[in-house]
Amino acid sequence: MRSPVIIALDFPGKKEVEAFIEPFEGQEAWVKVGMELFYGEGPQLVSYLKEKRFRIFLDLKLHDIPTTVRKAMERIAALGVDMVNVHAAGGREMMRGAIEGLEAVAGPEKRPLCIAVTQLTSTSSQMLKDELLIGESMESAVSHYAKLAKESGLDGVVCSPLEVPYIKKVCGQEFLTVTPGIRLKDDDKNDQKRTADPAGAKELGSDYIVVGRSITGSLDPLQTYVNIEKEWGILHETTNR
Ligand SMILES: O=c1ccn([C@@H]2O[C@H](COP(=O)(O)O)[C@@H](O)[C@H]2O)c(=O)[nH]1
Repeated sequence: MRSPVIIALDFPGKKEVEAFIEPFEGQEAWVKVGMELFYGEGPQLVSYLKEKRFRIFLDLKLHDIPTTVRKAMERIAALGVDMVNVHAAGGREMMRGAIEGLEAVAGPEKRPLCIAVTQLTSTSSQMLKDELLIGESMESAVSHYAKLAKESGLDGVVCSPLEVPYIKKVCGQEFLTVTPGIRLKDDDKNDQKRTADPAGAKELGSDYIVVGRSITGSLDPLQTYVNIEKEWGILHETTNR
């Protein structure tokens, strides 16, 4: 079974990435390249990780007018990453534009998975109401965005593990749920509001879990990664090809 763990490489530059990924090399593990790393290092960093055979989620959360997103996705598709994302709040036309851009360059069969952020896991129910002026419950708002993403042709969503059961009910079991906000039992939540531990996320039905600081900040990142896989009941696989 493939690992459901996506390691968030939230580092300032390549030097830190090189040191961190060394024990993970040869395992075709999933890694996530976010804004900090991509804006600092650019597309070369993606090429470097591809050479090392990592599977790459490029987490740039595009949110702009449909034409701009479509054209940006054409450039992103050329990088050969495995998963990309947009904000569902950009709406149907923007999400369709994202798929069009990816397919124009990579083709419908080979394009990366494209998922939409529903509500950031750093957003609490209180913030939803008081700051974003969304009068729905978190479950209802997230389910709505998930449905919109599905109707727009996307493959899944980014959400908290807590909302996975609602999303699967509305969008079906095959619709992917990629869930950050993962914390181990004694970890600090930091800025995350809607969290679960790895076993809890599995129980709730997450397809992938995104784990950053709980792995990158641990004393033995590879062992922490293996322990999380164990919590999912899967044996750590080393391909070393
Ligand atoms: O709703 C979202 C969307 C993306 N993220 C990203 O996931 C990681 C989480 O890092 P932790 O250190 O495990 O908190 C980070 O790169 C975020 O940009 C998210 O947390 N929530």
